[in-house]
Amino acid sequence: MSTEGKCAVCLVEAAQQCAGCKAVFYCGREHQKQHWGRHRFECRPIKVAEDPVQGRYLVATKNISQGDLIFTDSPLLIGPKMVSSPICLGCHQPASVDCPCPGCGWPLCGPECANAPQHQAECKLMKDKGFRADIKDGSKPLSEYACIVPLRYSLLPEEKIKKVKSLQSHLETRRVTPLYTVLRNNVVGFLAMRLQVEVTEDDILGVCGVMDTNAYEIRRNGGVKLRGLYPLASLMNHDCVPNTRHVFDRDDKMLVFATVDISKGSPVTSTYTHALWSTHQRRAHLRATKCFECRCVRCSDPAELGTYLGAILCSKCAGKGKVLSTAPLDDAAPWQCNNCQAQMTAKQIVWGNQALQKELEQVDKNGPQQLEAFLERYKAILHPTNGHALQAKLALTQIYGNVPGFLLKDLNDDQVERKLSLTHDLLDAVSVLEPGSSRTRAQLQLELQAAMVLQAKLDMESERITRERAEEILGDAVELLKEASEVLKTEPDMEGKLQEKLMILMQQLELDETANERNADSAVDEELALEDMIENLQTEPLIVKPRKPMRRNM
Ligand SMILES: C[S@@+](CC[C@H](N)C(=O)[O-])C[C@H]1O[C@@H](n2cnc3c(N)ncnc32)[C@H](O)[C@@H]1O
Repeated sequence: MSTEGKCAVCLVEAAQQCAGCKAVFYCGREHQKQHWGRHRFECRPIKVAEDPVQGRYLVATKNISQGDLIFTDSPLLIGPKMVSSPICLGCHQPASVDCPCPGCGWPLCGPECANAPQHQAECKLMKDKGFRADIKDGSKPLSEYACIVPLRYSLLPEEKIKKVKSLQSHLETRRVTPLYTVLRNNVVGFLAMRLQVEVTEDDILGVCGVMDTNAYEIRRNGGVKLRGLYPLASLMNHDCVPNTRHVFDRDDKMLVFATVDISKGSPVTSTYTHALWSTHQRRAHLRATKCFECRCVRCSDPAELGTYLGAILCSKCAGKGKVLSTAPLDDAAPWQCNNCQAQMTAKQIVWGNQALQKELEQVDKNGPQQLEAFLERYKAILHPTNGHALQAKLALTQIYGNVPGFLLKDLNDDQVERKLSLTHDLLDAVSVLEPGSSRTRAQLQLELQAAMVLQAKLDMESERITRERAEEILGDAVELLKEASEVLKTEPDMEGKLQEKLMILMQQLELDETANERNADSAVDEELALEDMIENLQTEPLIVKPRKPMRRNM
């Protein structure tokens, strides 16, 4: 972060910074005092700090409470992923190859997007150079899109180019990889030779490196995935137990919220990897994609904070012990049973993990059968909270109650019980690994409340529980729904539906109570009120689509 700028009041060169956010400069105390009336509303509770190993990172300048909006950030650069299905360069919605831009030939969503402001400069440049994209097959992802973000970078004003260049790229490490050889041949060749853009090879590979190191994936309705570069959010370092979550609004502005209380002086972190991957998988992924060795508290602990996410059951002592790494930060260290001390080599573990991950990726996730078979097949090997088992369980919680043939109304007693136990297993681990108001936890709470309500309904119908007990369970379900709504209400795809549902439920709960007080004999009214609540708690279209919790893309 720069140590000099212009005074926010009189615009002369100034070196005195706001101590709170370090983002605003003053020529002296007088102007700082004068500006505070306005600045206090925008002064962020974070500043940029620096560490010899981790580089720059964001740190809290005051205590931040769970749920607080920490900062918002607008994209410096945004565009399609390197390999993308046809996407409209005007509005970033899905595009059709049958609707090429009249100027440059790239697919649009409709003719009006040919004039979209975002597309003007790039379209004119390609047209002026006589280039016309010729995309005929939109049925599969296209690598042609890899040139769009570097092209947009080359068209940025100087001040923004400087900002992009100030971000980390790991270019020297990336330069020798096969991907960057392809980029050198294709993207550099296209921009420098074909479009004659005045940028060097290092500029182009540099921006690719900056995107690969810092860009966030933005998922839009309709399956579109974009990459966005956010200058402040880029400075959030990684932790395998992050303390923030983020959402994007409809204008692609990023909003970063605290998922737990963050005390003054603590780093403000996000995750660049998958919470349900074990330490070896996460560290290998971070090394390959982000060029660093993670040494966070979770990675350093063989038991992964008591979740045993990497644990396998010992075959030498009939599953009595858990086999764990003897030194998780050393990939070559042996693994050892915590009961009989039998050892396995790191190679055996890595090979097993890779085979299991591959198998899990190939399992059909449209129904529960293959996932259940996977869990059954490996139940003597995988600890119940092993990451592979949890990934299969997560997929199952999304299937039971949500997919045709397994909608809530179709589930039998055993399937409801299964959904409940799977969700509890997941919530136990996720509450440690993505604690507080994380999106994954809120999604699981939503699944849990649906299963609780359904079970209460089935139990009441078959007289296994009393009405009073059913009411208690519904009350607990409403609490879960309230907690999940607080988190998910900020998700653009929820469009306030959860809040609406919650309001109706709260009204019903109150009505139900008043009805009880008014006329304890009126069993029919009471029955109806309870039925209505069950109905409302079970509305299916509210279910949030599962999102792969990958923070940054490649
Ligand atoms: C998005 S940038 C974060 C800002 C970066 N530290 C900087 O100075 O620009 C990601 C890079 O920061 C570094 N980094 C992030 N989290 C780290 C961590 N937990 N340990 C070590 N390095 C980390 C790595 O070099 C990584 O590729």
